[in-house]
Amino acid sequence: TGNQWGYGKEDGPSAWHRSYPVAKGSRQSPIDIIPEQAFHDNSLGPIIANYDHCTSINISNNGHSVVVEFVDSDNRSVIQGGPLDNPYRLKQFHFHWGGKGCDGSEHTVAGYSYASELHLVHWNAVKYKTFAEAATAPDGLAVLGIFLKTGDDHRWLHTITDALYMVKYKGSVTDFRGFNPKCLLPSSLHYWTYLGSLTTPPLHESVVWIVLKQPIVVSDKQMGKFRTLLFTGEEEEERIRMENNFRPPQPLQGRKVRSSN
Ligand SMILES: NS(=O)(=O)c1c2ccccc2cc2ccccc12
Ligand SMILES: [Zn+2]
Repeated sequence: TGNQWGYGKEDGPSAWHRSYPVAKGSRQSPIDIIPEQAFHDNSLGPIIANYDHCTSINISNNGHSVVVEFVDSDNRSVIQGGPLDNPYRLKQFHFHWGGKGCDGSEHTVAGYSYASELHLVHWNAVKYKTFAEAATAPDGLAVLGIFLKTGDDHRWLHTITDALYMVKYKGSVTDFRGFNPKCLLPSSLHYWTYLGSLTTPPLHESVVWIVLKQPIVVSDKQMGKFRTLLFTGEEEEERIRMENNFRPPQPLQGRKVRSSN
C-alpha cells in the first residue's frame, strides 16, 4: 500500500531514490551549512513569526516523526519577512533526532550535528489554494529549522514530551490544544536560508529553508522521551524504537546559502 519508506538499512535514505527519483535532484535537503561560505545578504530582513493566535489541534505519530498540527484555514499563525515575499501559514511542526548519546539533526553546521532538529512547516496560502498544491510548487513551502542541543531542561518542551506516551505507536493521535510554538524559538532569529526540499519522501523541491543559527537547549532526559516512541503500530508484533529519523546532508549542487545579519 503506497510507498513504504523508512530510516532502516533496506528502506532508508540511500534507497529512497528508487521510488522517489527526485532524491538525486538539484535542490535536495538537508545540507551541510558552512558559515564562512554563506553570503551575508544585507537585503535579508528579520524573520517575523506571528504565532500568538495559533491553534494547535493534535499531536500524532505518523510512523516517521511526532507531529503537532495547527488550524491553517486562515492567517492566524504565519511566518513572514526574511527571504519570503509574503506570509506563509503554519501547518505543523515535528522533530528529527538520533539514538542514545548520538546526534540526529538533519542540517549540519561545518560538519557538526546537533542532538535534534525541530521543523516548523508553513505554506504559501497567498499563491496556492491548498497545502497539497503548495507542497509541489518551487516557492510553496517555508520550513523554519531549529537545532536542539542537550544541556538544561527546556521548561516548555515538557508540554510535548509529557504527551508522547499517548502517541507511542504509529498511527496514534490525540488532542493537543493551546500550544504556542513561540515558546520553542531561541532568543536570536538570525538565520541561514537556501532553496531546498522536503527531507522525507516525496522529497518535493518546494521548500524555502530558514535555519536558525542559535540552538535551543533541552535535557538528555527530554530527548530520551522522544526515543520511547515507536516506528511500528500497536497491532504489529515487531516493536522498532523511533530514533535516527534523519536524512544525512545532500549535495549543494552549486546552491547559494545566504546569511541574515
Ligand atoms: N522534514 S520535512 O520538514 O521536510 C517534512 C515536511 C516538509 C514539508 C511539508 C510536509 C512535511 C511533512 C513531514 C512529515 C514528517 C517528517 C518530515 C516532514
Ligand atoms: Zn523535518
